[in-house]
Amino acid sequence: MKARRPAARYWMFPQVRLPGRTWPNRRLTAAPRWLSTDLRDGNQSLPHPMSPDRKLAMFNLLVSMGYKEIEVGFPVASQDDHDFVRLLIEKDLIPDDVRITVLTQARDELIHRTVESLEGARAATVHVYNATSPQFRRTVFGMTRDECKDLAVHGTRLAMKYAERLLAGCDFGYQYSPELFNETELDFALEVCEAVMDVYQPEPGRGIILNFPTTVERSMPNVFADQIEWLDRNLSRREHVCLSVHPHNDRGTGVASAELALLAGAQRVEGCLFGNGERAGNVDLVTLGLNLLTQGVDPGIDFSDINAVRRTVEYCNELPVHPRHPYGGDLVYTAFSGSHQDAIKKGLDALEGEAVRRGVPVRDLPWEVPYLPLDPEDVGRTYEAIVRINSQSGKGGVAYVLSARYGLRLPRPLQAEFARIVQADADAAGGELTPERIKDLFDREYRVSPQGALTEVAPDEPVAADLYLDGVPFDVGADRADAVQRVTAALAPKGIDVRALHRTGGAELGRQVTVYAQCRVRGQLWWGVGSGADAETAALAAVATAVRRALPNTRTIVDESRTSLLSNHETNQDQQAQKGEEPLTRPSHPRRPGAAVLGRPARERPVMASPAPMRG
Ligand SMILES: CC(=O)SCCNC(=O)CCNC(=O)[C@H](O)C(C)(C)COP(=O)(O)OP(=O)(O)OC[C@H]1O[C@@H](n2cnc3c(N)ncnc32)[C@H](O)[C@@H]1OP(=O)(O)O
Ligand SMILES: CC(C)C(=O)C(=O)O
Repeated sequence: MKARRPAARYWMFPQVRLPGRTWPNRRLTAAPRWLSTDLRDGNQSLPHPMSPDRKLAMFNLLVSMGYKEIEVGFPVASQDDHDFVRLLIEKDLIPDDVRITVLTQARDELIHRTVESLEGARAATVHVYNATSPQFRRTVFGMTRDECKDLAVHGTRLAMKYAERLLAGCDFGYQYSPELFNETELDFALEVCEAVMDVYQPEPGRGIILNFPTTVERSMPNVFADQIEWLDRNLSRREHVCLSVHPHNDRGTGVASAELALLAGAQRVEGCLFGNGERAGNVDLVTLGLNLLTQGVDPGIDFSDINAVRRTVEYCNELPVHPRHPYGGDLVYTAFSGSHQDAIKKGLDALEGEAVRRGVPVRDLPWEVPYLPLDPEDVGRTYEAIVRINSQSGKGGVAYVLSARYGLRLPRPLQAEFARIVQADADAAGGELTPERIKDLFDREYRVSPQGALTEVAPDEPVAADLYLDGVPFDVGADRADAVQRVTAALAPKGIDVRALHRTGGAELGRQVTVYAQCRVRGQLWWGVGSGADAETAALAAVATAVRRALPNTRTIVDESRTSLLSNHETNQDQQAQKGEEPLTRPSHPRRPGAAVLGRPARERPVMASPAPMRG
């Protein structure tokens, strides 16, 4: 096969000679003026342009978010476009503080009909454009530079004339764009804009918007920034000019182009929500706005319910927003990988600790959480989806899910142990594990089964947790405070050593207390978990579970007169050893999807915990 060298067909975009450029040293400290062109540039790029209902939904969304300049259409493009502008005006749907804009080519009959469509509007801008680049002058229009400039001048004159005639009482604004600005010789773009201004005569209270598009993005953003700084330096009547930019995203750098252009002197940005627009889109107003917010600059736009914004945009455009789309995509606040989850969990724990120490809500603290550039709650997303579990996940993530969703704060060694169980299940299942599945795995592994049921005791009941040991009651007694110690003491001669009891307090589980017990049973460590209305009940259940996990076939553990514990236990261990099984504390063997994780023999009766009898 003959090797093609397509790169040879392209050439490097020329740089701008700009000695002493200043934009690299500047910072963005305030939001620019925003214009949404969703209903124009966005709409004109759709396979199915928006129906009137969809247009109205988009308009209302933009208004509710706080956009004050909205390009509502290209009225001469279609009857629908025209009718929508009329609908907004005639039904008085435009808030007083919102200015609508309409676009037209610099052609006489089109300008007339465009201005006419605005009759009755309170505040409206007519936006005239013509392409100025050498390629367009040559190929599309067959025009000289002067003829091209005259087109802009003539269009401006016509817009002013018709506005004067038709828009009495309207707060009229004028905008001119040299289309393909980025491919136009800078001196010529300036010459055209100066000629337009000579006609429009901007002055105090009568500013003009000069809008500079990267109609097709062709250079790196620094080159565009140079072009904008050059204009900023060279435009006359600068104080009456709103220097606007309209970046597209053909190279995937629309946002960077807009941001660097703002550093370079631009004061206004035109774009679309989630970057809809021709080809690879217009610059994304959501990303731009939230990029500002995450630098501590108020964008002046309400992004507090990003999902609602996304839903409406998807409905209007009939195009999906990518799950990885910055700030708004389904997956952008979600970590699947273990080390990310671990760092996020630690960051969130630290933040919560700090909030408790200072006695303030977390949302009042500076946001400093690894891997999350933005607090999901600031855009109406929940913490719940931050961590999702699959085979790439680790103990931090699993612990986060149990903690965030179920209030279960596992001790570190138990986190590691349980993560291996989850990992094995995820490997076998081959996909994502839901929080419900993880909780189910946890309960099946570490909690007392229903018949063992100290955990079943209703949290509000006054519990007296007598233990039935081979049918003989072990009287915990009225003084529950040392019940665990007495049970512990009774277990010790049987080779069962209660090593650690971790308690997590009831707040996160309502009135329930959860205790994690670690027991050494004949030299091997076992965890059990219990919940109850008080710490003792929970601790007894936890110890019971740990012992039952260690000795699944044991029927009796503390009954001095009828001991079967040790023989059963030994039998069990011997069997494990003979089969070469790993200890059950380290289950690393893959399991079939949906298979019981424990795979233990059915338990005939509880080892030590029993339904606690009510004391009358
Ligand atoms: C970069 C941008 O996004 S700019 C916005 C682009 N948006 C749109 O084009 C959508 C709306 N446009 C339309 O629906 C149509 O173009 C209409 C209805 C406005 C005009 O339609 P028509 O006149 O039938 O056809 P068409 O668009 O092909 O006309 C192109 C003519 O306009 C000329 N033209 C194109 N742009 C401009 C301009 N900005 N100013 C003056 N003349 C222009 C072309 O040179 C061409 O002239 P020719 O007929 O002498 O060759
Ligand atoms: C009309 C202009 C601003 C435009 O949409 C573009 O060049 O992309």
